[in-house]
Amino acid sequence: MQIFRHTENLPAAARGAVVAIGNFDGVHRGHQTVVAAAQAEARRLGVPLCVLSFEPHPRSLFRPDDPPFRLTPFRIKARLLEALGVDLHVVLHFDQAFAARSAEDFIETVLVGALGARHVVVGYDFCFGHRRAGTPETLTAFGRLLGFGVTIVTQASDETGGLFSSSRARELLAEGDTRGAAEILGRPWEIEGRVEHGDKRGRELGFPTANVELGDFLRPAYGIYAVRCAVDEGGPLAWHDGVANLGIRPMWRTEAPLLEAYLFDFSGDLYHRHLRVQLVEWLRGEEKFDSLEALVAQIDRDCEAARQVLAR
Ligand SMILES: Cc1cc2nc3c(=O)[nH]c(=O)nc-3n(C[C@H](O)[C@H](O)[C@H](O)COP(=O)(O)O)c2cc1C
Ligand SMILES: Nc1ncnc2c1ncn2[C@@H]1O[C@H](COP(=O)(O)OP(=O)(O)O)[C@@H](O)[C@H]1O
Repeated sequence: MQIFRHTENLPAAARGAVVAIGNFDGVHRGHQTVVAAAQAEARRLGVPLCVLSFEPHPRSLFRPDDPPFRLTPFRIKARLLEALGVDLHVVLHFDQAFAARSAEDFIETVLVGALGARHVVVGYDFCFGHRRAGTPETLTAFGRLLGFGVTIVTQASDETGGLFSSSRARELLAEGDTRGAAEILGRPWEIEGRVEHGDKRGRELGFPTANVELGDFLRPAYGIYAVRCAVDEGGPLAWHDGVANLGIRPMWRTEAPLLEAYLFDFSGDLYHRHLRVQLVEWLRGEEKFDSLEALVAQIDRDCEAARQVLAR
C-alpha cells in the first residue's frame, strides 16, 4: 500500500481508482464492508483500490477539548487497511481551511481533479464539506454529472442486530467490555507503542512490566487486563500471554495513565522495541494496597486469572 499525504503530484497510476472515503477509526466490521464493496468495484473495473481519509481526525478539530478517543491512531489504521488489500491510502491534512471547503469544491478539486476517481464508495451516514452539507446523495448527483459511479453502503450489523459503530466500540471499551468491542471490531482491541523506561519497580516486585504510553489512544476502563503481546519489528509476530495494568496506579499515582504489561514465560530486554498489546479481558479495577506484599499477592492472583481467561 502506498501512502500519500497530499494530492499534488500524484503519480498517474494512482489516478482513476475506486475511492472509499471516511475516517474509518477502528477499521471495524462496518468499515470493512465499505472497503470490501470498494474492492469488489475496483476488481470489476480493473483499477486500484484507494482509501481517502483525514488527519488529524476531524473530531479533534471540531472538539479539541475531548479526551483522546482514537481506536486506531494513524499508523495502526494504515496497517489494517493494507491488510484489507487497499492499494493507495490518501491522507489529507484536516484543518480549518479544509473544513471550510464546500462539498462541491471537495468533489471537484479532490475527487475529480486530483484523484480522477472512477467510482466512490461511502457509508450511509458519510457527510462532508462545509457544515457537513454534502451527503451520499450529493455524491450520487455529482457523480452523474461528472462521470463517476457511487456506491452507498448501508449500516452493517451482526447476527443479533448489534450495530457496528466506532462510538459504540468506544463506549464498550470505556466500560471494560473488551469482548463486546472485539465483536464490533472483528478482532481484540489493541494498544501499541514503544516500550519506555519506568520506575524500575516492576522487577523488584518480581513482575517486570513493559511500559507503553497511551498517547492518542482512547482511554479504556482503567484496571488489570488479560492481554496478548507481541514485539512488532516488521517480521512474523510471536504472541505472548500476559497481564497488564492500565491506569494511574493508585499505589504510586502516576501522572499520566500508562499501560504496563507483564509477559508470561518471557525474559529479555523490551526497551525501545515496538510492542503490540491486545486487551482480551478486563479482570478488576486498580486498587491501593496497604503493603507491597499485598500488591504482589494480588498480582499473583491476577496472573492466574489471566492464564485461565487466555487458555479458553
Ligand atoms: C497484574 C498487575 C496488577 C497491578 N495492580 C496494581 C494495583 O491494583 N494498584 C497499583 O497501584 N498498581 C498496580 N500494578 C502496578 C505495579 O505497582 C507496577 O507494576 C509497578 O509499580 C512497576 O512499575 P514500573 O514499571 O514503573 O517499575 C499492577 C501491575 C501488574 C503487572
Ligand atoms: N516478562 C517480562 N515482561 C515484561 N517486561 C520484561 C519481562 N522480562 C523482562 N522485561 C524487561 O523489563 C523491563 C521492565 O522492568 P521494570 O523493572 O518494570 O522496569 P521499568 O520500570 O523501566 O518498566 C521491560 O521493559 C523489559 O525490557
